[in-house]
Formats: sequence, structure tokens, C-alpha cells
Amino acid sequence: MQLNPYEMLKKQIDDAARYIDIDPEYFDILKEPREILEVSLPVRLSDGSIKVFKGWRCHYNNALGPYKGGIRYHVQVNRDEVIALAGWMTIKCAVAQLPFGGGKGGINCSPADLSIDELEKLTRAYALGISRFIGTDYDVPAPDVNTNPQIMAWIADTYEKIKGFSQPSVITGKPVEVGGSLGRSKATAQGGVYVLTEALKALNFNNKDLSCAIEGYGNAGSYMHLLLEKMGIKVIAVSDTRGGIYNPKGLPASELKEHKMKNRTVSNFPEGENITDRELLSSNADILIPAALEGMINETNVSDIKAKIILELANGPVTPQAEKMLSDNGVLIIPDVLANSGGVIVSYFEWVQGRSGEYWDESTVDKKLYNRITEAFREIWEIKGRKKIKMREAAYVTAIGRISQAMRIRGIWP
Ligand SMILES: NC(=O)C1=CN([C@@H]2O[C@H](COP(=O)(O)OP(=O)(O)OC[C@H]3O[C@@H](n4cnc5c(N)ncnc54)[C@H](O)[C@@H]3O)[C@@H](O)[C@H]2O)C=CC1
Ligand SMILES: O=C(O)CCC(=O)C(=O)O
Repeated sequence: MQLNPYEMLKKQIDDAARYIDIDPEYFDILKEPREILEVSLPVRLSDGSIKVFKGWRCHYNNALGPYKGGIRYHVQVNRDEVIALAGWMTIKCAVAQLPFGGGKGGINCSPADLSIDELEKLTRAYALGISRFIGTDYDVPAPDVNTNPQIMAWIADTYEKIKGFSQPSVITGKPVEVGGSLGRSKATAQGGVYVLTEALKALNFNNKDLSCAIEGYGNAGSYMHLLLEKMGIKVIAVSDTRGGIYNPKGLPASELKEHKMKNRTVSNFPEGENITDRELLSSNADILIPAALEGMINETNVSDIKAKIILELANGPVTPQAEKMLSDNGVLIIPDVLANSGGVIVSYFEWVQGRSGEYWDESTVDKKLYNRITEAFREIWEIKGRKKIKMREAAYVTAIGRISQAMRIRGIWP
């Protein structure tokens, strides 16, 4: 099955357009990125050969503020994927009422095949390539799939060497030692937990009786496991690229994280039974949390899904066709642009802290995250109920309302 995430984004905008009373021209603008930079990155590998990688950085829309969004390293990264991810960032930042637009970047590469030195060279080549396309008040990158605080530090360092002065807020998701924010590493999952808690309250569900399956065991997925365990929700299945693991009594989070660090996979964890990713998706968990890549829930597997709630920690994990079938069957889908917005919300806090030079303790970060993300949840939940539409449509209605209002006030730019 061929999936084009950019087509998904455009379909989602069209679906929401039916419920918003604004000039159709705004939708035409919102379905196109403003600009995209493509760079080729020659890197000398450890064996002496030169390999040329391709990278992109997309500026989707900046009506509400500087472009904002992560950088992905993956073999599937391509131009349209980067555009879609930048478009989703535009909607996400508006949902959370952040003073940011949307951007995203990526390199087509397989980081697991690169040594640490090669990874640093590639990262610094990319940072140099996009340095004229980013800036504290222009475009502020952050981590995404297969990128991490160390990679953010190399990008910040390269940028500052080019400019010749300190610029901590040019990028977020940095290590705390070089201007990162406390609470950023767990922020995507922490935000997901706050949103899920509000949804469970709204549905009158009791945490203690619930089970959950998580697809993808990286930054977002593994922190989600730890936090759900603290909430008393049993995580019965998790997976990564190499397979999955299942235990109906619940998988212990710290031990599984340790196993993953040691073996680079959750497979063969002694306190569970190996399963495939497809078996995870069709498990009998009440809550399914896709935390890997786009389009993982699609026409080929949607009819297997038994969960009552899907919390989209990944960006774009459910195709529009699958979403329609699930919604018709009464499944609640909590959309990515709300469910995983904790990452960019705490990135915003990091940007503010870097600009002011005053750093906050973790409980302050968590409290501010809670306030902002639960406000966004309540707004979307209210619109969903009043207009009798899906949560994703409600999120797009509120976001597109804000973005188009800003475009109208500014005047449509040349
Ligand atoms: N890191 C962040 O701050 C944010 C990440 N996200 C989204 O969350 C998702 C995950 O991102 P991270 O956790 O940061 O990335 P990561 O690179 O830390 O982890 C990705 C995980 O997904 C797994 N995975 C990849 N393909 C898979 C497949 N076909 N089947 C099962 N597992 C698979 C990998 O093995 C890995 O465990 C992405 O969609 C990303 O865009 C969203 C908001 C913020
Ligand atoms: O923290 C950020 O700025 C963006 C994180 C991200 O890439 C995302 O929310 O998809």
C-alpha cells in the first residue's frame, strides 16, 4: 500500500473545511507549504568513501510565529513526508496556542548503520546546509524520530560557530547542560498522559480496569509506558521495528526499558511472549497508542483493531480511510495534533527559558504543560460535542480558525 502523508494532510484539512465558515482561499493557502529547502550532504565515511545524503527543511506556515518542528533521520524520509509533518506542526502549534508556525526537517539515512563519528559529521553537514534557513525568530528545529539531545547539541554548536555568538533558542530538545529544559525528554509522553486522563474523565472510565498497547518503543513510547504504569494502567503489549512483546498481566516498564537499551529491541524480553506488530495492533487492549510512524493503522489492518480509544502519540499513524471505519465503529481517536503536542509545548518553554536566561524546575514545567494541554483538550472536546464531529475535525476547526485569523489581520502576504 502506497501512503503519501501529504495527501493525508490535505484530506484532513478538506474534512475540517466543512465545519469552518471562512473564505475558501485560506484553505488553498493552508494546503501548500511556503517553501522547502533541499540539501545534498556529502559525508566521508569511516572506510574513506564519500556518501551523498539528501536532506530537507520545510517552512509550512508562519502566520502565528517562527516555524517550529523536529528533524527526522530515517530511510523513509522524503520531500512529501517532510511537508506533511511541517503541515501537522502548523496545526499542532495553533491548537496549543503557541506563538509558532509549522516547520519540519529530515535526512534520508539509516542512522543505525552509521558510526557515532559519521552521525556527527552528517549532522554538522546538515546544520551547515540549513543554517541560513533557521534562526531563533525564524525557524526553530527540535528532535523527532531517530534524533536526540546530542544531535540537537551538535546542530546548536555548528550554528553558533557559523554565527559567532551564543544562540541557545535556535533549537530545542537540547541536553540540559547546554540550555535544554527539564522535562523535555518525557514531554511528548507526559502531554499524552494529561490528554488521556482528561479523555478518560470525560468518558467516565476508571484507570484501574484499563489495559494498553504501545506501538513504537522510542522516546515517546517508552516514556509513555513508564507514565502509564504510574497511573495504574496496565501496558500489556509493546513493539519496535524488530518485533513485539506481550504479557496480559502487564509488562514492567523499567525492566523493559533496560532490556531494550541492552538488546536494542523489546523482543525476547523474558517476562513476556514474542508477538508481531500486527498482533499488537489486534490485541485486546482497551487503549492503543501508536508511537512509531505514519500510516501504521490503515485499510489492511483496521478491521482487526479492538481498542476503544486510540491515542496518537505518533504523527499521522491512522490513515483517513481507517479513521472513518474506526469512528463509524465508535472508536475514539485522540488526534496527534493534540495527543503528542506535549513535545512542542515544552520546546516552547525551552525557547522562552533560553531567551530569558532564567531556567525553571521540572515541576514548574510540568504544571505549565498540564495547564496548556488540558485547556486545548477541553476546547476541542467542547467543539466536538457542540458540532457533533470527530476530535481531529474539532482540532483542525480551532487551529485553522486561529491561523486564518492571523493571516487575515496580517493581510495575505505576497
Ligand atoms: N520526540 C518528540 O519530541 C516527538 C515525537 N513525535 C512523534 O512520535 C513518533 C515517535 O517518535 P520518537 O519516539 O521521538 O522516535 P524514536 O526514534 O525515539 O522512536 C521510534 C520508535 O518507533 C519504532 N518503530 C519504527 N518503525 C516501526 C514499525 N514499523 N513497527 C513498530 N515500531 C516501529 C522504533 O523501533 C522506535 O522504537 C513519531 O511519529 C514522531 O514524529 C511527536 C511529537 C514529539
Ligand atoms: O519540539 C518540537 O519543536 C517539535 C516536536 C515535533 O517534531 C513534533 O511535535 O512532531
